[in-house]
Amino acid sequence: MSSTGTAFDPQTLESLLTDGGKVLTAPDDLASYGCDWTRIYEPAPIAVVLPKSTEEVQAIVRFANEQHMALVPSGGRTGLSAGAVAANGELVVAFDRMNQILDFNASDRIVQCQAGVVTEQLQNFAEEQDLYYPVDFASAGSSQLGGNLSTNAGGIKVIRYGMSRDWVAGLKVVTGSGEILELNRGLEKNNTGYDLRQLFIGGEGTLGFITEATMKLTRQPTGLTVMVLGLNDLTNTMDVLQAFRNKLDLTAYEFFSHEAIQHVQQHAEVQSPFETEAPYYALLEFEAISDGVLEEAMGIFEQCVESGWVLDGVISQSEAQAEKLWQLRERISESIAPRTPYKNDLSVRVSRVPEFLQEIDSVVQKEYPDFEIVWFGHIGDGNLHLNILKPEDMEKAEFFRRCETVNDLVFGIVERYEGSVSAEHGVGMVKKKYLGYTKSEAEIAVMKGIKRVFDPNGIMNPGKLIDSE
Ligand SMILES: O=C(O)CC[C@@H](O)C(=O)O
Ligand SMILES: [Zn+2]
Repeated sequence: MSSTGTAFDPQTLESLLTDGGKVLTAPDDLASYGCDWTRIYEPAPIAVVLPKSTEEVQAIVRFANEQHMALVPSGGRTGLSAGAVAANGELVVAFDRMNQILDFNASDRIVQCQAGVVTEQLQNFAEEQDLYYPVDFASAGSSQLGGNLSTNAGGIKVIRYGMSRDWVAGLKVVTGSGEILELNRGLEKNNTGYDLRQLFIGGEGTLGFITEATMKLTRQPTGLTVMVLGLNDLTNTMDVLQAFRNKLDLTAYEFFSHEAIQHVQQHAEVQSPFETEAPYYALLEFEAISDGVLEEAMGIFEQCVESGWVLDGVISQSEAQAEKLWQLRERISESIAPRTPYKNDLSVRVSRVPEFLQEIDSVVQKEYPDFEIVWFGHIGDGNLHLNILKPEDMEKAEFFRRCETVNDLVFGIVERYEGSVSAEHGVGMVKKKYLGYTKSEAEIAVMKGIKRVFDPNGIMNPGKLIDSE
C-alpha cells in the first residue's frame, strides 16, 4: 500500500484527536517531516499528524485501517537508511508533541518516557537524578527515543553499555491493528514466554508504533579519560584494542582515518590531536578511577609504541580536553554530509575485523579509484562506517548507481564473514534489497509472517525493512 484509498480529509482526522494533537498539510511541513538524513528519496507525504497521547495514536491507526492509508512514523528524522521517509503519499505520524518524561522511580532506577523524548533530554534528566543514560551518539540532540528504539540505535558506548535494546524495561505500543499493548511493565525478571517488546525494538515501525518506553538508568561514570592514538596500519587497530581491553574496561573504542579528520577540520575548528600525521587513529575512553588505572593505561600505550602499532598519542587531562578529542570522531558524519556520501554500516565479529577490513579495503580501492573514501567506526564492536563521497561534478543519481554496482562485492564479503549489512543504522528502504546477505530466506519468511500478525492490512511503514509479500 502506498497511498490513501479514499479521498483524505484532514478535518476528519483532526476531529479524532481529542487530546490536542494536530494535522499539518503545508508544503514546508510535508517536506521536512517526510524525510530523514538520507536525502535519497523525495518526500511526498499526504499530511503530517502530531498526536499528543497513545490513545490518539490508536485513533490514527484505526482511521488509517478504515481508509486503507499507509502510515510512516517520524521521530528526530536523523536516520540514515530511509526508515522514516514518506515518499509515496503516506500519512506521517510525528512524535514531537509526545515529548514528556512521565515518571521516574529512583529505587527501580527506571524512567517512563513518551516516544518523542529527545535522547539528550533523557541523558540530562538522568544526570539531574545523579544517574546516567549511556546510549549516546552524535545526533543525541535531535534523535528521539521512539526512533532510537525502532532502529535499536547503538553509537559510541556500545562496547561497554550495549545497544538501545539493553536499556528497555518496558514498552507501550499501538499495533498495526490498533491494539494498545503494554510490554514487560518495567520488570527485571519476567519469563512468561515470548518477549514481544523485542520485536518492536529494531522493528522500524513495521509492526506498530512505540508510544512510550520505560528506560533503565545506571550509575554515572567517573573520571572519563580519552586517549587518541595515531596508527600506521588499519589492522593494528585491533592489536591495540586487545592490548587495552586485556587490562582495562573501555567505555569506547573508535577509529577513523586521516581523511576523516581533514573533513572535520575543514568543517569546524577542531585541533589535530598531535603533530605526527598518521593514516589512521584510534580513540579510546576509560574510567580513570585511580592513579593506578592511569599508570596502567600509560604502560599499555608504551608497549603499543614499542610494538610499532602506535606512532603517537595524547591523553586528556580534563573533561574539557576529553570533549575536544571526542569532536574529532563525533563530527565526522556532519562534516562529510555536504558531499552526499554513499554509506555502508557493516559489522562482523570483533575477532574477524582485521581480515575483513583488509578484504573490503582492497575491493573498495580497486572499484572506486576515482572516489574519495572515508573510513571510521565503532571498531571495538566490529562496526565499520564506510563512506564513499560523491565527486562535486557528478549527478547524485549517477553516483548512487555507480556505488550500487559494487554492493554485491562488498556484501558478498560481509556474507562470507557472517556479518551484517546494517550494524546500527537499520534497514529502511536503503538496505532492504540487501537483507538476504545477512538473514536467511527462512528468517525473512518468519519476519513476514510476524508482520501479518501485527499489521494485517500492511499499513505500518510499508516498503521498509521487508516487503509484506
Ligand atoms: O555517517 C555515518 O556513516 C555514521 C553515523 C554515525 O553512526 C556515527 O557513528 O557517527
Ligand atoms: Zn555509528
